[in-house]
Amino acid sequence: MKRPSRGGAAKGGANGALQEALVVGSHGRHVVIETPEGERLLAHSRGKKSACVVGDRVRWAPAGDEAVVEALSPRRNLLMRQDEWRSKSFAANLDQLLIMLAGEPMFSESQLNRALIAAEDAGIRAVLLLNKVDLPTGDLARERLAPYRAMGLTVLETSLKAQPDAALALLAPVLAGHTTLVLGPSGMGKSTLINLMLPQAQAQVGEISQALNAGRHTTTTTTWYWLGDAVEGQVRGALIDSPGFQEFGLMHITPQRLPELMPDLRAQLGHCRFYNCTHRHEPGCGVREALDRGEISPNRYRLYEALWDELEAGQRPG
Ligand SMILES: Nc1nc2c(ncn2[C@@H]2O[C@H](COP(=O)(O)OP(=O)(O)OP(=O)(O)O)[C@@H](O)[C@H]2O)c(=O)[nH]1
Ligand SMILES: [Zn+2]
Repeated sequence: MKRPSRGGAAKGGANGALQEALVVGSHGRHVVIETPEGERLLAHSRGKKSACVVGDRVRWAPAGDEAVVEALSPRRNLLMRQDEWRSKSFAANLDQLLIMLAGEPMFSESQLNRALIAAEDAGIRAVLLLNKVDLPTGDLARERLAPYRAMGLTVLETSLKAQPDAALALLAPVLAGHTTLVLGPSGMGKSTLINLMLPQAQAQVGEISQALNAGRHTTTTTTWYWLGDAVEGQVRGALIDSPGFQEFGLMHITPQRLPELMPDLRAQLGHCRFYNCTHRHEPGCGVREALDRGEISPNRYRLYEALWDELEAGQRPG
């Protein structure tokens, strides 16, 4: 971790121009930025408006011992979650989301659904990774994922621990050249994945978390890892490791939008008697008819109902 040098300031500073950088680590208002030369600096943003997240492109200026983020480039997308109290951003400018699942401990379909809805809302493609298929519980997990396959989602299968070479061969082309946010509840194998894909991960993360957590008793940071080496003329892939999958609030989404964000429900829209059908109890509902025909899985429909109630309650004043 370097401090902003006078030389660095002079490079862009002669005519007052700001320098560019990528946000590679964040904790609250503190971020670690990386310059195009690969230099990493501790920085803070100038207040709420310029609050930045991992994956953001920023322009900055030196300020004493630290760097100050002065401007934020427009974002291609932003993955966020929001509970009753506040919203939190995972990361920005993503190519895809990799959601880690396993049969042991059994993944939560509600959590999976929430992550998928947030990704859909943000316009980010999601890929599912079912890990630990070497365990007998893998079969049950695979069955539970059938509706998701039917929705057109890619479900990759690995045994990161038992067959790391096969996992590496499967995942390397999926991740190469892309910025991928890895989400996974505890125990699904996220650390195993990061260590497999990034043998040098500890070195990359060391200085980021050190800088951000110095004096703070926390490890809740989002971290950017470069995949492989930089090659001239090629887009370099990256993995972003982010905590916070556990409490995935969707309060930023209105219940009326849910059917559009759930592809299996979306496929049935346009056949309801009422234009403002909630697909809950109205007669002549195309979604519920599809449910009766077995074209929407009962589990998925239950998730929809539960989420509707939750989001509607969140909207009520008081
Ligand atoms: N059987 C089996 N076990 C695995 C596999 N991948 C990971 N594990 C084990 O599952 C446990 C959890 O793996 P981690 O990589 O630590 O999972 P994590 O998602 O990072 O979990 P946290 O550290 O709690 O966030 C460890 O004991 C791993 O050894 C696999 O493919 N098969
Ligand atoms: Zn309906």
